[in-house]
Amino acid sequence: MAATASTLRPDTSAEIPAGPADGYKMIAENVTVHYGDVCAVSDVSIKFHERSVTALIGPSGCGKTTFLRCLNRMHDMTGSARVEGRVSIDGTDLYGGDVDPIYHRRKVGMVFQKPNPFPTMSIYDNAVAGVRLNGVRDRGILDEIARDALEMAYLWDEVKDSLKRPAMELSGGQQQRLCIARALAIQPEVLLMDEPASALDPIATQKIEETITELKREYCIIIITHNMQQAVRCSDYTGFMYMGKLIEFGKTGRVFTQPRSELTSKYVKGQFG
Ligand SMILES: Nc1ncnc2c1ncn2[C@@H]1O[C@H](COP(=O)(O)OP(=O)(O)OP(=O)(O)O)[C@@H](O)[C@H]1O
Repeated sequence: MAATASTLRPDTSAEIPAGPADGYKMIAENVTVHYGDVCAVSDVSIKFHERSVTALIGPSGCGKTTFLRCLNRMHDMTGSARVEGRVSIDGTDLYGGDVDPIYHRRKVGMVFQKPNPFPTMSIYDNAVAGVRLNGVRDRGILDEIARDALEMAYLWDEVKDSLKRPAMELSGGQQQRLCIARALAIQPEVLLMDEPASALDPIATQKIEETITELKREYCIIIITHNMQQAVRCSDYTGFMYMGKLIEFGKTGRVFTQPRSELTSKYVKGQFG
């Protein structure tokens, strides 16, 4: 579906509840991933709520990124991983035989650890890159989409007078918000974020966290973070992974204050990781 500007901006006049919402947007069931003989993710099942932020935490190498990449079929593109299980979005199996992976990948935007704007493009061209790829050519529509996406990523005020500037001239934090705008411009329904603030300074990190908090009014967001305070500040639900397994999942406040597993308790207290 081609993007149009009119539906991009959240309708703040509507009664959109902030926080955990009214159902599940995405469901992962018994997801297992192998790289060759190595099992990187083992039998992970999580239900992701609409209009909420879910944090995935766990020590390095526990399988967080591998699992996240299953949620938009990104492993298809590298071919190095074997994925089993079921991932559905609005009830449609992402891995179903009759599903167009490109169409569904558009529903699931991704923001990576390091800001990765297209290096030869301007700020404007980065913001609308995905929309152009989807066939939108009308300048008026592109302008509107660029503005909406940049506003939603809380970058508009800083760049509105210099949209033709090279994206690489932005600061790291601004580049990351541009990448968020680029992901939002194609109107995803789920936003995956793999340590989106790990390369940023505290002020830029704060802006990203504020952006995430605003975006959850409209999106299902799944974020990987090594920063426990960030998980507490930003997320409604937390899943703790260890050695490829989901050890614990629940409301963030509960997972951090009354963890059910000894492993979770030790991890969130910083006793290993
Ligand atoms: N392309 C790959 N080929 C082979 N093994 C891989 C590949 N990618 C990841 N792995 C292995 O899978 C396991 C899980 O890695 P993954 O990157 O998912 O962990 P992670 O929890 O995201 O780690 P980090 O927090 O350090 O980013 C690790 O043992 C890793 O070495």
